Amino acid sequence: MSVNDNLLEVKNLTTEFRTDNGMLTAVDAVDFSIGEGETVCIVGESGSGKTVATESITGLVKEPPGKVSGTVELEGKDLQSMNKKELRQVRGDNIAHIFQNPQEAMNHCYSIGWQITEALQVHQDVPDDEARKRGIDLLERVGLANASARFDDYPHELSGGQKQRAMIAMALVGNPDLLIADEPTTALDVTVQAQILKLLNELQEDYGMSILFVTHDLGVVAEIADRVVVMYAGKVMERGDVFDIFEEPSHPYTQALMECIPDKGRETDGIPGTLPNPYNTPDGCRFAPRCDHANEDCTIGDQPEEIEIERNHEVSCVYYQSGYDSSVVRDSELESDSSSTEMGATDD
Ligand SMILES: Nc1ncnc2c1ncn2[C@@H]1O[C@H](COP(=O)(O)OP(=O)(O)OP(=O)(O)O)[C@@H](O)[C@H]1O
Ligand code: NI
Repeated sequence: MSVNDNLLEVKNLTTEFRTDNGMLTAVDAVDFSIGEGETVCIVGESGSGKTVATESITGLVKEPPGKVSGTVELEGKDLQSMNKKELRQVRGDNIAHIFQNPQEAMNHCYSIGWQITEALQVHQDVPDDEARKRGIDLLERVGLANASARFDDYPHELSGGQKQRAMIAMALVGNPDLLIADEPTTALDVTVQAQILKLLNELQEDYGMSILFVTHDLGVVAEIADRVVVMYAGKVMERGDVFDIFEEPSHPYTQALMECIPDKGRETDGIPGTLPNPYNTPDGCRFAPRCDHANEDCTIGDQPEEIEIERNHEVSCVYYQSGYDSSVVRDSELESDSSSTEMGATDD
């Protein structure tokens, strides 16, 4: 595969923060790529570094206290070497963000219509009446009922789902090549969440854009992803095509996340244990302290190198290195099912 197949190529992305408590590495040598028209999901528990990773891509991390290194190439152009003005241009023309909380991302003092036309007129020299017409078209396109009547509404007059739709409209104004959506549906109820995911899928078909979607919910990943990057404590644990990830989750962390998908017919309290202290991450695999399969080799050295276990499917786990028996973790889904049932029984 040549580099040109990818719209975005992220290599060795590392983001550190200098804080009062010392240095914290939120994103640690992360690699991934996004093809044209493709949806890539970053999934992982809260605090894994998903937001920092996406914000590092477009220069949204404040430096200092942050420090971003590595390379991020958009159609072969290195974003890391761009100055603030050039990056702002990229954020306007090529990459758009939608955030988890539209409340924060929207300006409360202006009507949604004003904000959309403003964004439109930054990109293109269009007269006011034409901008208004296009703004209303966009709001209709994102499924805001009564778009022309709602155009002059202020953000507080809209429901959460309506605001999220208006945010998506604003993001689409510049016809971006890449839409970065950071947990855009987490604050919404399930029905509205499903509608927004469906809308993103449709918009992607119409506009041909790529999407980088952040979520902690593998259920959402199943709805929207072509490819998946599983992050834990700043590191990539596993990545691959969505089909392979769901058919054969190969890192114990991915398997544990699978167990947390609510509609598997069993209630779940999430993965037992907590993320490591980000100021003092463990040696070896970051997940080892919570992993049922961890042996001594899992707790020494660096995070294991990612190993390609099949085409485009990589796993960072000691058990896939030569000399180990990967079947211990590969075939563990059934085992862990029965052991967790047993644990549940003892807990009662
Ligand atoms: N400005 C900052 N200064 C210091 N540490 C930060 C800063 N921003 C994020 N972090 C830390 O970086 C780590 C990763 O945070 P991040 O917000 O990327 O997690 P996340 O995976 O997006 O979680 P969530 O699902 O809760 O949104 C956390 O330990 C967080 O406390
Ligand atoms: Ni986040």
